[in-house]
Amino acid sequence: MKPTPNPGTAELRQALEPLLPFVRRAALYGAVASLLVLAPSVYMLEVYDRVVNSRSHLTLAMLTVLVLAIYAVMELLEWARHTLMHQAGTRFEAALSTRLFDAAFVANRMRHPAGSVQALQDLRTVRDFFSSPALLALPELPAALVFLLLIFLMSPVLGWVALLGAVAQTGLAWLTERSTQPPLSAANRAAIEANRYAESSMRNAQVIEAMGMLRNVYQRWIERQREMLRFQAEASDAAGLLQTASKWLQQVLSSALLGLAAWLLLRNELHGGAGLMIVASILGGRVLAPLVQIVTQWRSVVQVRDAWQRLAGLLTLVPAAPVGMPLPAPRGHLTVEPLLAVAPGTQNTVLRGVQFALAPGEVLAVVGPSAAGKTTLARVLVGLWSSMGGKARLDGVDVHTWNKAELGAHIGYLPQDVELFEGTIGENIARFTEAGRAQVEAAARAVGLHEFIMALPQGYDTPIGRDGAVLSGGQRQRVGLARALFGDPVFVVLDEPNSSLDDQGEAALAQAIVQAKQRGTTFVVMTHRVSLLGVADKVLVLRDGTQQMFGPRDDVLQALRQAAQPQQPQQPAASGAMAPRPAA
Ligand SMILES: Nc1ncnc2c1ncn2[C@@H]1O[C@H](COP(=O)(O)OP(=O)(O)OP(=O)(O)O)[C@@H](O)[C@H]1O
Repeated sequence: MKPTPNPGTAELRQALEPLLPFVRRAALYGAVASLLVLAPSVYMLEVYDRVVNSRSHLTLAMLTVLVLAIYAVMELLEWARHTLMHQAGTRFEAALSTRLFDAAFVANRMRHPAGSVQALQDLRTVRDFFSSPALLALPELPAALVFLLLIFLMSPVLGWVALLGAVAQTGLAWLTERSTQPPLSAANRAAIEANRYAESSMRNAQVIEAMGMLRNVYQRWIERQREMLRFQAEASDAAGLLQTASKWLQQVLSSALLGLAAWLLLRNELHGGAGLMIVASILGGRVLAPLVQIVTQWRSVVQVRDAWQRLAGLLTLVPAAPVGMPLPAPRGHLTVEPLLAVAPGTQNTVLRGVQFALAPGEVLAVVGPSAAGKTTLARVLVGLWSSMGGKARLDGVDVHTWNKAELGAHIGYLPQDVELFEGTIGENIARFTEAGRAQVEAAARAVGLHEFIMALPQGYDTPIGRDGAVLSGGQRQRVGLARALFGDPVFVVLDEPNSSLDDQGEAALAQAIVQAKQRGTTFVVMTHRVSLLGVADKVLVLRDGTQQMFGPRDDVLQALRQAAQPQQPQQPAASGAMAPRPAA
């Protein structure tokens, strides 16, 4: 019984199905083109036979025109099958690129190694394989069998020798697979690892430069690189030897068939004359040609197989989200059922039993010492992390499973580490939508950023480079805030939104929250600092991933003060958490 393919493999195969007509046509053209390679041999025989015997110029001219026409057809078929396979590859890429792009993002969020640009690279590897010489050689195999049959018809002795050569060549292909696949796969893995390390080091270039860590980082990278080179050398030594043997065998077979045919001719056992000797030799070479091609290109076969497996693994890890009915826009009613949040890819329970509800327009401040689970809660609330138990629901719908393309416009999120993207300030605030300038300005004004932007020579069209490189930390945070508030979302989660803000920035933020709250926006604000408590309706206290208190702001602050007082002599300034002072 055939084993059931994993869901990822099944999905990849499904994407191949519509391409089968292309592949079938290309295979047909390939098979016909490879049969037509007989044309020069037939031409040669005919010239020897008819032209030389008849001394007819007309026959020579006719045969020459015919063979030239066949050459033209052969080239056309070659071109057509190459184009068809190229189109198939491009369609395969187009069919999967969005799905894989999304899956790579999700895997990255899960901190899974498959969550990298490697997925897109792997997709390109599979795409290019469609029109690679290794795959294009496959349709030539049936023609090789026809050639073998023709050799048998000329003489069984020649046929057996050619068959022996084909078996030996297949053995070489098998040996190539056995001896080069393990080191080539290991080299691919090492290359991916080395690239990933180099990429992450480049992202931290400033730290590396400032603390003179470049030599050490280079050393680590070169170790991975050397490992890759070692495996590559191992594979290439084995492959080189086998490729040489393969080509040698092809030549030997051609000459052996010629010599053998001559010997048979001398014994009057080859009917058809001297011309057939040469034809047998040419056909012998053609029998082995596709196999030689496959052996020579084995490296690309291993590469595509590895890429295919990685893609299947990624698609299995991140199943396609079911396309549900579009949901009505949320109004901002948040309910959090007792959460049990586990860090992706680990058994580490980060949140236990956190449970609360907020009505539209309410502002919740989440406070607690470092590592209490505030950022984790923020991630669960915006649907980035799933929860093993309990759900965060917006208007009753699980945020994690809600289609983000649909929900995203109604949600604002400012992560702790603000990441901006390559583009202009305006584009970053507008979340790269085609929004009008008025909407972008409104968001910038809300966080007090408009004047600063207008003072820049290119205003909203100022390119901010990768990661917002031309902005200060506080400015970056404000752009991130404007992006979170852009489009008047109904639910906004801000993780330490004031960590880089000065007093003026904090005041602008507090005002922005009050204004949005009046429009009915629900806020959850993770904070270490007391300044934002003034705009909070409710406070949630987290510690070690559990909910210590939740309720109206003044009640919680009062309770915190009372809880802190008797312990003050033994435990001053508890673990870096905010001081439980009432806010303005
Ligand atoms: N991706 C992750 N994998 C494993 N554990 C994680 C991950 N992210 C966070 N944690 C763990 O979860 C716990 C809570 O972390 P979290 O970032 O939510 O705390 P926090 O309250 O936001 O802290 P801080 O105020 O310092 O930002 C920590 O013990 C941390 O080690």
